Amino acid sequence: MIEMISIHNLYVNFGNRSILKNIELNIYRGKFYGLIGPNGSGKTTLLKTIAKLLPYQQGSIEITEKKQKSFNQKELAKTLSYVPQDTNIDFDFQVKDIVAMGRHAHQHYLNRNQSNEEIIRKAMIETDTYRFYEHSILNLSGGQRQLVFIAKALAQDTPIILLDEPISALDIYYQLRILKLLQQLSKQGKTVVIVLHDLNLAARFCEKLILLKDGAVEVAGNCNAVLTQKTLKNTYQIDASVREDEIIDSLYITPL
Ligand SMILES: Nc1ncnc2c1ncn2[C@@H]1O[C@H](COP(=O)(O)OP(=O)(O)OP(=O)(O)O)[C@@H](O)[C@H]1O
Repeated sequence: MIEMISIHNLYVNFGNRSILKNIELNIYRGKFYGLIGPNGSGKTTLLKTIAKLLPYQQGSIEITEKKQKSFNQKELAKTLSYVPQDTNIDFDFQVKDIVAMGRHAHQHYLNRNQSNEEIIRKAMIETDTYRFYEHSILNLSGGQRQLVFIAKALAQDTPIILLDEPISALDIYYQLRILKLLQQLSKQGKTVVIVLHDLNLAARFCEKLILLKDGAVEVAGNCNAVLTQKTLKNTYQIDASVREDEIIDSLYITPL
């Protein structure tokens, strides 16, 4: 198994408060990881720290077995893409230009060549955003904007894709479509880490789960090791029934 992200003894502080504490994680190639945990448990902070959008005070992060701190912006943009939780944007960009920004690190002297255009088109078709090609991003709905930012990440064509609640504004059709697409990409060798609040979708699509509580990893591993009555009680403070759903061949959680 190839290690794509390796995190050791990681601490992230805001002021004198530790937001992430002693994180130890190994993330492997071609797997689909769900990052779950209650509000404020540190999911966004962890994803942003991996993506070098936040500094860390202690520990180490290696990406593709190289020190994360040694990556320059362009190298990092060729290695990982990041879909932010907040896709609000104040500038009047056309949708095609937002998606094309995903190709920035791959381009020489900003020439747009044939294969770039083809990759952009493919990412837009896969996310059903090609119909908005020349629309202003300002005129799209929240869910449509999320699809555009997913398209941008796909166009970036990186071995690692990090997504922070990318389906929170999507209807059920697009939630399933995007999760199936990401699952398929992971089967083709991409490493995907997605923050999700919907535990049933996480159980159904992710191969591995990482459950955070108070800035630390409570448990990580296969879905049936992570999603137990006990861990749900410990982290989310809910009583729940956890059972196999034979129709979707997955764990199914019903909060009680
Ligand atoms: N810029 C900041 N300055 C100080 N504290 C912050 C900052 N950003 C986040 N925090 C704190 O860090 C903790 C973790 O926040 P984070 O956004 O990583 O959680 P999360 O698990 O993604 O939450 P949610 O599910 O609500 O999106 C929270 O307690 C939050 O208040």
